[in-house]
Amino acid sequence: HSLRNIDELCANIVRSHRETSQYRVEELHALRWKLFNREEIQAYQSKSVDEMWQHCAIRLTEAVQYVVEFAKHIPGFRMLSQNDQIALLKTGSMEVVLVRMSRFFNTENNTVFFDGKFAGTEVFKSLACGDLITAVFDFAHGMCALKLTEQQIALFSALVLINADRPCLEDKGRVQRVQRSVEFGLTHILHRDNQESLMHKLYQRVAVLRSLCSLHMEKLRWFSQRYPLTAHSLFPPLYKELFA
Ligand SMILES: CCS(=O)(=O)c1ccc(CC(=O)Nc2nc(-c3ccccc3)c(C(=O)c3ccccc3CC(C)C)s2)cc1
Repeated sequence: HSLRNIDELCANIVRSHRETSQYRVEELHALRWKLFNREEIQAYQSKSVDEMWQHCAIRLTEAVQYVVEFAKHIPGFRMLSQNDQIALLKTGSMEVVLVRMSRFFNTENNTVFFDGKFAGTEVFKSLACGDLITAVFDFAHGMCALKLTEQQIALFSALVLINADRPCLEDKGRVQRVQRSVEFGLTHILHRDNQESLMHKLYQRVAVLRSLCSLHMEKLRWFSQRYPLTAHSLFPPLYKELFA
């Protein structure tokens, strides 16, 4: 890998991250004290479990669509087989959404951006999965503590997505080559920022992401059994395709 290639790779991934990030950091930073008032919180809490799940699934699917766009512009991703691209997105897209959402987490009032304002955990009460919500908030806290730059988040997101250890890959070797080039990119960026120590902290975050996403899948299975009609006919097709 000549240095020029690595610089080009990083520039491509950072540009793709910026162009597919759905909201810009400064845009949401300006909103970070826009909180839901008592009536609005009451309205969310009086939604039924299936109504709130459907509401969130639609929002989450919107965020996932931007991650699909991001993936398509990662050098080498499009050279993978269709099946391998789907396999990587099936397991990685939620992880990238969580990494992205953590950027807008307000650690001062423990709120996350949701539906145009910032929401505390109480807004999600009617989802009836408090442990998942707590885990998402804890993960976001952990990510904020690392104070990653947008460039570091872009490369980290690409690395989360391009993972050769994902199950049922047709051409593991090919995915490994793309993964290695992205790893080079992230190491290069961290070296340039004089923050090599972040690398092992990022790999620890990946482990937390894995458990968080399996908790999400577990809750989704619980929800689909309890509300089969909503899960099968009212959830966005992409959500079902990727998570069900
Ligand atoms: C991701 C790109 S972005 O520009 O950063 C961005 C873009 C858009 C938004 C707005 C947004 O959709 N926020 C959502 N927040 C939560 C949420 C919910 C519970 C706690 C914490 C955050 C959503 C979820 O549906 C969610 C997310 C993670 C795990 C579980 C769930 C709920 C399950 C039942 C589907 S959607 C925020 C940020």
